[in-house]
Amino acid sequence: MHKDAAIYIRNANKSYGDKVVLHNFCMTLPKGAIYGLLGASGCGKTTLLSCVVGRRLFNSGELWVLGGKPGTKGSGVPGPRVGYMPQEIALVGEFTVSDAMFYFGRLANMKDSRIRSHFQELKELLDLPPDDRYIKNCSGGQQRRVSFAVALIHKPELLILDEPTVGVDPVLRDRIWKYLIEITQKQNISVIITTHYIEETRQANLIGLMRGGKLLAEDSPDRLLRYFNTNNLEEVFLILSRQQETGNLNLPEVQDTSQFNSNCSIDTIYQETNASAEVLTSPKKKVKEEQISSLSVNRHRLKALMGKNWKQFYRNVSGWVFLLFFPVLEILAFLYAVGPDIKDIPIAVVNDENMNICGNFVLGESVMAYDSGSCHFHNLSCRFLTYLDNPMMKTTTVDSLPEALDGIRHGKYVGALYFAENYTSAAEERFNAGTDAGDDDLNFSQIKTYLDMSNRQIGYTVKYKLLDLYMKFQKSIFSDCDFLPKYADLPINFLKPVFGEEGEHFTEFMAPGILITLSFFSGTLLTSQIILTDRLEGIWDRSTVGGVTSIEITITHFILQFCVVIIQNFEIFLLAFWYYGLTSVGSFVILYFMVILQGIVGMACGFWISVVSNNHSMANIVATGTFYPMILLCGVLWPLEGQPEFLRIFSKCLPFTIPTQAFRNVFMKGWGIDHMEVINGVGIALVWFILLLSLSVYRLKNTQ
Ligand SMILES: Nc1ncnc2c1ncn2[C@@H]1O[C@H](COP(=O)(O)OP(=O)(O)OP(=O)(O)O)[C@@H](O)[C@H]1O
Repeated sequence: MHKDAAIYIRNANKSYGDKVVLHNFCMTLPKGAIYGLLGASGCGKTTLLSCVVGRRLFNSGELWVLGGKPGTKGSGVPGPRVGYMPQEIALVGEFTVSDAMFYFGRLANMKDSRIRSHFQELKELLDLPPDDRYIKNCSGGQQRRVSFAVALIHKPELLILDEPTVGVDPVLRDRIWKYLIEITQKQNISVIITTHYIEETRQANLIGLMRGGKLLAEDSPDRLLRYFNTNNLEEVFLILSRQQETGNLNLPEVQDTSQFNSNCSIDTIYQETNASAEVLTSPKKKVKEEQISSLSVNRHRLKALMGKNWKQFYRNVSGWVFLLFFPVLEILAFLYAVGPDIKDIPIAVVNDENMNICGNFVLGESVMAYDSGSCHFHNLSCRFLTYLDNPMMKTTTVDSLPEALDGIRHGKYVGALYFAENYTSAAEERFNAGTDAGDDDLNFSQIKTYLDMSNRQIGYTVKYKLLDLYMKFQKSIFSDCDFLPKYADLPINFLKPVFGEEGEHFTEFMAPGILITLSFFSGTLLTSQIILTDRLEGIWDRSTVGGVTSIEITITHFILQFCVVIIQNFEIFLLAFWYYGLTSVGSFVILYFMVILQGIVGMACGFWISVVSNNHSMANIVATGTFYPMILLCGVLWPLEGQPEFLRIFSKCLPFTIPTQAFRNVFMKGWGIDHMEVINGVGIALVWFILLLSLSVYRLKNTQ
């Protein structure tokens, strides 16, 4: 029996977590018949249909579709034997009407000429919009008709229609029903249709009335009407629902084995299909069918998918403009905002030694060394202040120290320098007397400096700069006094660095982290958005019912996105190295390879995000929630050496911590791909790629 039926279900159960949706569910759709499945919203119709087409699995129970078990090799389900129109439109908005037909026709391996002729038939029947009209520009009703036509384009043996007539004009609805009757009678096509319009199912050969995950009755509309002595199917449903509530279902007698008592229990199945019930109830004896591998790849499906992805991409102009300009904006923002010398830091100067004439101070005129071997100066404070005349600092003379400090407190100044009234004489004494200098001289010869260290970067930059300037100032004094200027140096000498350059900009330090994370993030963003859109709009599901495997979807998405990652990183490299002039001592080929690899890991991360997220907001939260901590921990913002030991180990395992270090080592030290640290960087990226991809595939398999 089950081999002869188009759909044969016995004692099926399906739950989502604790929520039971289908309970001991049974139904039979004979070949060449129309089956109207009726039930209130939420009773489990869509769930049932998604199990029938192999998108979901029953938790237990028996299911035969077109004589085979969905998902097994040779069953043809999912695949071209089935035409599926889901409840949502499930069409690519960037497709034209004609693209939609060709895409699904090609998935079913039809020749273009055959697709064209079927399309012509359907156009007339369904009054479809013009061929070149974009789906996104069609009205809701037009989109439903196109969606219906797509399900029919390859003339499947079994047509599964989830509410196809919603929002459709009554005349057209009538035409659709007539067409369904014609194809079932003439071409032996079987149809299962769910609808909210109960009365329209009078034209079906069988109807199934569903409530609370159970089938209340399954019979021909005429027999049910006669039995309940009414001419209204709504009323039949009402009576049966009331009877179900009281636990007292009273149904017409079963005519033959294909029409069974809707109180389908394990006993009735035993009588009817003994062998299969045994298989069902004793899992040990379960026959192992060869499942369709989710890894199988087919050339014509790959071609159709590539075409779809490409059209989806290039017709979404704002999308690709954003994708191409986003990295440009990001890298320019980085290059011009992170690392260049800090300028115009406001510094208050309180000079009790010489408040008035410093403004006109000219080096040489006011400095008098009165005999050789000994030094005597005027206005040394003014002489020091000439050193502050550089782009980093903008000095303002202030009358008193309290006023300067008040200015710092109110954010007017970042620092204040104070010279005592007898600064020069104290400084002279300090230089001349050396270790014999008294406390007062030591004290008054100090330039008292007050800094706002709340901005650590600026505070330390000013501090470092002042020390540097003071050394220069002191050297010049020593030189004037015929002392060896070297005496002014600290007795520690920083020679030419082994790697990098003295005074290397912060940009060079940050660049590896920025390039690596940018590539990762672009990959994540692109993949998660595109795949999630496909999933949420039902295109993924619908393509899968057409026989497309997960690996085919993954491969085709990755090919296109890989090209985008290549272009994005090319732009970034061009801007950073050619336009801005960052210089690398290592190989560009290795650097480029590393950022591309990071982009691929980002794509895998985007894939994972798209399969764990139920909507775009959740995807954004997951992306930000994972990306932000990774940035904080990867050593781009602050060296890993500052982290506690346990955290450092964790941070090193993240996707772009070691790769960033490896990139920096190639960039600044010129290490090659054979260096262990560079190998580690590549290795970690590969491990993450495999891990994220496996998690995504595992998740996909386990959400059925
Ligand atoms: N992925 C899911 N996870 C958890 N619960 C789900 C999921 N899909 C559906 N459900 C729940 O299962 C029940 C049946 O849903 P289903 O979509 O199959 O109903 P339906 O009869 O098709 O409803 P409608 O006519 O409104 O489409 C609903 O309560 C729904 O909230």
